Amino acid sequence: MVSPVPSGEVPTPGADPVPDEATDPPRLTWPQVLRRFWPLTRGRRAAMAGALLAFTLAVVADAIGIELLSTLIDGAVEDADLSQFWHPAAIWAGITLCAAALTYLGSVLTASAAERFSRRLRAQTHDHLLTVAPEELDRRALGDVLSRVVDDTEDVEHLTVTGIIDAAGSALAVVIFGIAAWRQSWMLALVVLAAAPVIWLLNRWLTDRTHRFSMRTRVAHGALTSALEQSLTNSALVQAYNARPAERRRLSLVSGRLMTARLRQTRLAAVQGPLTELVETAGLLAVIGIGVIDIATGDLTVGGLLAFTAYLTFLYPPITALGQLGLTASSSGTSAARLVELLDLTPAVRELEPAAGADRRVHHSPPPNPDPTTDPTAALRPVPLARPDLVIENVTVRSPGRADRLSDVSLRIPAGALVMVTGPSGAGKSTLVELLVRFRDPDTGRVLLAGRDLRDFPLEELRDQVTLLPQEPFMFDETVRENITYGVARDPGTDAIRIAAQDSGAEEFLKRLPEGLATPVGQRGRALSGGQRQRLALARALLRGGPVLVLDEPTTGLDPQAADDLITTLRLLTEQGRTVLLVTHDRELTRRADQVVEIRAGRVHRSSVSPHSRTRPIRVGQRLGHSTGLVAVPDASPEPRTSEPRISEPRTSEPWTTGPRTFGHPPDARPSPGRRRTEPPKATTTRSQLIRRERAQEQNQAPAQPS
Ligand SMILES: Nc1ncnc2c1ncn2[C@@H]1O[C@H](COP(=O)(O)OP(=O)(O)OP(=O)(O)O)[C@@H](O)[C@H]1O
Repeated sequence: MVSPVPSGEVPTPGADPVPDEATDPPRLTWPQVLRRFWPLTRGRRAAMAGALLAFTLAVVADAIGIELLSTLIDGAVEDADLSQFWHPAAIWAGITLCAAALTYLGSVLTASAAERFSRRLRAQTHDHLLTVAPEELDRRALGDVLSRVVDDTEDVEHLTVTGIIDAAGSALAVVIFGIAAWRQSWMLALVVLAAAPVIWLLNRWLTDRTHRFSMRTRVAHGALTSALEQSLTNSALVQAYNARPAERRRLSLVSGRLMTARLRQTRLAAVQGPLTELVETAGLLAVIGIGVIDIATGDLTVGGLLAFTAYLTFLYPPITALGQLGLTASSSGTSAARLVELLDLTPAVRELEPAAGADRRVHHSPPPNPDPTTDPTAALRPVPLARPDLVIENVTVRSPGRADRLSDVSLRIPAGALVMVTGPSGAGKSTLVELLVRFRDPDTGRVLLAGRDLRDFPLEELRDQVTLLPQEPFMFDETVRENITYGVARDPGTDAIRIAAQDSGAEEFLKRLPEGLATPVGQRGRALSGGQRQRLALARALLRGGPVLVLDEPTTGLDPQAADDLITTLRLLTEQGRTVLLVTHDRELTRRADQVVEIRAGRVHRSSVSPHSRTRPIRVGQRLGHSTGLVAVPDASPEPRTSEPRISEPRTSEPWTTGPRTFGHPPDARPSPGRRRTEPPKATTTRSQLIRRERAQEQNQAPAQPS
């Protein structure tokens, strides 16, 4: 739904910028919040108990101090005797010091427990969101999601950690000061305590009214963040299409709603203070009035009355705090509901629970074990896929209320093949790609990698085996190096980065960057051109490696020569036994594929195997990659002597240092413990060999045999 826009104005996209509050989930009660979030206090409960104990002891110390006030007034002051002053005064000072120290300790322990809780909750929420299907997150306003993760987590903390300590501490304070006041004069204590329910009820009444506004505030806050995020991230479009006035209006609208909700909330809070004060003052005046009568009858001393009024000033704040807990519970209950909604989003795919004691790592014809005595990294290497062939069997992907995104698609992609998928926009190519990395599972049918259903792979293992180059070249606001090496488990070293940059066509522009690899790429890589971003993303995918590469329109933004070079690189990867699936709209490129699959309206329209396809059954052990067991398909003949550098040689030394050429992880890279990576073997074919062979094939001749 697009907001109605007066004619002649540029419409702003998206739904009503301030979602209807009715769409927000119903508020959770405090017990519901505790049931859900209390487990996150694990490891912090001792600190919470310590804080409560410290606050309680501080209250006891304060009560003793007030007793001493009474002693001082009735002794030293009434008798005008300084000798009666020093002793109680010294004790009072000492006790006050202890109370201050205990209050400090309690505050520090509370803050420590609260901050750790918030951090844990934020981490859990963030982690969970990263298991949700990307398209599910895309459906939500990012600003609203951010507001939930940042602000609502704080509110939940207020209820789960600070709220518990405050509630228990205030209740104990009321009991302790109440008993102390009772000991002074039970009649006065009754007068004081009579005001307590009035204060409590007053706050309860205000709670319900405040809840409505706290909910609106939350919703409006999320909408404001979303509006800001959308207009700023699309700033180029906003400026180019003269949409600033429309964006200004949109922001003004959401800002206005936030302002209104906040003002109403503040007005209620502002009423609460004076009303409570009024009740407190009435109680105080009653105490003084009755106290004067008691003093006249000799039932109470002046010191006793003073002590009593002091108790009063200590007693009402915790009573007020108890009343206000309702307000906290109200607004935090709304936040908790918003957070729970995110936490309850179902992950895109579910991992099967491994059977007890089962080893779910991939075991497909494991390669000869590297000798750990001669190869120190052997123990850290993954068990790789020996034959990364893909089989898609009768796969259907449904889309509620719309036509199936894929219908009964079946394909077989042999290991070591370069398969290109083409088809018109919206045909289902990217959906097919999503299945291969399990961004979603098919509704019917299955996908097999190396003969095994993808659902049987641990997700992390699967995504180590299948590297995806998404259609959009995602960039982090970091340096070029950090972007290229993102997702690579260990520092690949400059040589490997250089080679990946060469193969993706990024080297030339990287050389020209003022700070080389240390150049920041800006928000979403905006400091680079679209083509440069695409090349960088490609370099990242090549560097990450893995037995299967899935590239969704990798040649977008590449010039024809760069696109051609990329295919040459991909062919070299298939020479190593990798399986490459490439989605493209470029018909020219498909001439170099082993197999071309055309998808139309979610169905395989045509699938043709190139007559020159070199994909052939691969015998395991025919030529295993030395380190990982990845199958490399060798040339039938010995390598030619050629003037072009072998693919294992560096091409340049600037701005990179020299080093051997490998794909994936270079031999000099140090593995980081605890992470498995697939390490591909070295390439065995030169570019010129490959190009010569392809040309020969195109001319329908036998490949030129190197001399
Ligand atoms: N998140 C989504 N929710 C619902 N339907 C979707 C979603 N994403 C894509 N679709 C629909 O699924 C169908 C296939 O989309 P897909 O992105 O796979 O097409 P494609 O062939 O990759 O297109 P293009 O070449 O334009 O990238 C389309 O009809 C599209 O509208």
